[in-house]
Amino acid sequence: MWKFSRFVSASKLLRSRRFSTAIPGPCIVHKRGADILHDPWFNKDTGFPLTERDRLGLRGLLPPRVISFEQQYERFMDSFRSLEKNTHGQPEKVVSLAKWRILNRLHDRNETLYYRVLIDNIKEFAPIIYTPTVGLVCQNYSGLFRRPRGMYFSAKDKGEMMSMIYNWPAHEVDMIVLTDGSRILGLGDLGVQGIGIPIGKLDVYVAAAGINPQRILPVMLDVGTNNEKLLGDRLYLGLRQPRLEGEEYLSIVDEFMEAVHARWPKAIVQFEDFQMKWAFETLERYKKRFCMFNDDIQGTAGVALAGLLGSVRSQGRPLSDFVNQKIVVVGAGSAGLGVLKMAIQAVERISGCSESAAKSQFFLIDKNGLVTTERSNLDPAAAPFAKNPRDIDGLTEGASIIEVVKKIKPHVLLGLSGVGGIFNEEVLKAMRESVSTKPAIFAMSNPTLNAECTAIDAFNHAGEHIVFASGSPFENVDFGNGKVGHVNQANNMYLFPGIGLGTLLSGAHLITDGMLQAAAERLASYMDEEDILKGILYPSVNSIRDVTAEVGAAVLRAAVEEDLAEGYGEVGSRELAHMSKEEIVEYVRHNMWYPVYSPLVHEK
Ligand SMILES: NC(=O)C1=CN([C@@H]2O[C@H](COP(=O)(O)OP(=O)(O)OC[C@H]3O[C@@H](n4cnc5c(N)ncnc54)[C@H](O)[C@@H]3O)[C@@H](O)[C@H]2O)C=CC1
Ligand SMILES: CC(=O)C(=O)O
Ligand SMILES: [Mg+2]
Repeated sequence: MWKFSRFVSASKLLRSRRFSTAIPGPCIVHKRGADILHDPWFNKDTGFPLTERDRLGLRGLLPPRVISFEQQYERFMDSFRSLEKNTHGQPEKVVSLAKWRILNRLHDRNETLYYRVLIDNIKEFAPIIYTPTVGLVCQNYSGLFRRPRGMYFSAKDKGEMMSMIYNWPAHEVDMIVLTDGSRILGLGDLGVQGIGIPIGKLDVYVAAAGINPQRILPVMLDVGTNNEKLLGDRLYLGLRQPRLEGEEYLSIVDEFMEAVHARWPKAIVQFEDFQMKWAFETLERYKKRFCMFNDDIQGTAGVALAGLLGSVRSQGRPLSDFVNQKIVVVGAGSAGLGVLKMAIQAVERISGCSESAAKSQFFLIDKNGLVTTERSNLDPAAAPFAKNPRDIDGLTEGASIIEVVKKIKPHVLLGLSGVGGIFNEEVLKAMRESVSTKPAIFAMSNPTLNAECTAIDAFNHAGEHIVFASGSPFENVDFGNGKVGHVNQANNMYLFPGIGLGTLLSGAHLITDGMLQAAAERLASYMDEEDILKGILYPSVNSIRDVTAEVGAAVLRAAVEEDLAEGYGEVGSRELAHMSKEEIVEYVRHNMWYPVYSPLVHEK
């Protein structure tokens, strides 16, 4: 048996920078002159100190004055604030795109400064680089395109991917976000333009999890598009052909996954915004072969579960009461079904009841209404959640949302339908009759216009006592009586960065249900009783690094418990196994990359 004393003590390990896998030490750049200025990773703009200007051939290529990082930061924020002032009163889309452009230009020019402003202002900038603005950017991507970011593998590259993967300039890649653009947020098939989503998700990885931006890779798998508008658009940048289907489609994804695995066997691949059939099929196909997960199915499920558990606590009830909560899920797609599966498993675990008893309190609605066993052509993925008409108290196959809500009077109404406004006034007013003392309304679809209802409508129609969460951010609602309705953001951004980081640092070669469950449970326990009772179910986006450290540590611990942790860098499986809970959190935190200008030449 190995004893702890035979190893470097964990706290010593944490103090030693040698074990920091993410924070780069002084590095020597192999480029010179203008090549450095044009490389956003090394570029410091006017911040290059005189020694570096001398030794890297930068003298004369920059104005003479050296500006500090802090001054550069302030200058950027000043430009951002004046842009806000100058665009005041203009249509929201114009303002959002202008803000995205100014951030994107900084991203293209100086990554260190970009990520620092992003980290420090994450609550303000997340809606620009992520939902909702990222949706607008994807819709307009072909027109907005100036420079490529990430990699593009298309159906025309079949047979070439194993060599193409070596075109990526970085030697190491830790985190890949992959999409085929077939279901971008609630906006449908956007073809190659969906690349904005992997880019936005990876920005969140850097900001929240401190994944080193030199080791991330956004990927678009372009297998065509069925979006007629894009196919007819002469400026569309993707393949102008209908989407590949069946084996032809899978052979492209297989080839990509094998190429990635060959070059970076430990890289984690996050599948994002695949249409439902491929989301489920690829997850089943790869989860035992590659280190991958599907964020829309698995990340969303964990975030929703944390919210559902929070809504039980917000009523002042113990978690064991979860089994008695009536929950209506609207949307039987990759997200809705993922939530149902995980929530039902949690009910079984918490209450010890059977699967069928756990299922009895959940009601699933799709575009054809309440899903029952009487449905002709019942989707096999939804079948396990279909109600037997005998058990639904007079409701029938295909019952509408309003019929179900009036009859069931649910504790929770949760939307993952992608359809804006379907929680209309009538539905929200019906939630006043909920059996819960604090009915919960989760309008989780993105972007903002696709949310099932707005925050204002939810509080106005369903009552000030509700708990509200949305996938995209809304402002808190001022009731005008000194009270405020708190808006939670129920978005998988609270989990995927921690799932990725925890898996990476564990060195596990698979992501298991146990690791995902640990992530969800940690998020669920993050909020204290006082906040929960006020209807605050999720932490502020401002604390996303802290949340991610805790979630990442929970994932890492689960990997250790399942004997999957092989270690990362110089920290091996045995060191990990001997770290205490607190040391693991510290280890995860310590490995988060933080943007500072690194010296580009050795001090003499
Ligand atoms: N907040 C978050 O973290 C996340 C939000 N989402 C959002 O969830 C939405 C759905 O995503 P997926 O499940 O992947 O899509 P999907 O396309 O797989 O499923 C959509 C489902 O909604 C149903 N639906 C469509 N119209 C409906 C209507 N009028 N009434 C009731 N049901 C209707 C469809 O029948 C289908 O079952 C998207 O808007 C996406 O942005 C997805 C993942 C995470
Ligand atoms: C948040 C997210 O992953 C989605 O809306 O698809
Ligand atoms: Mg998604």
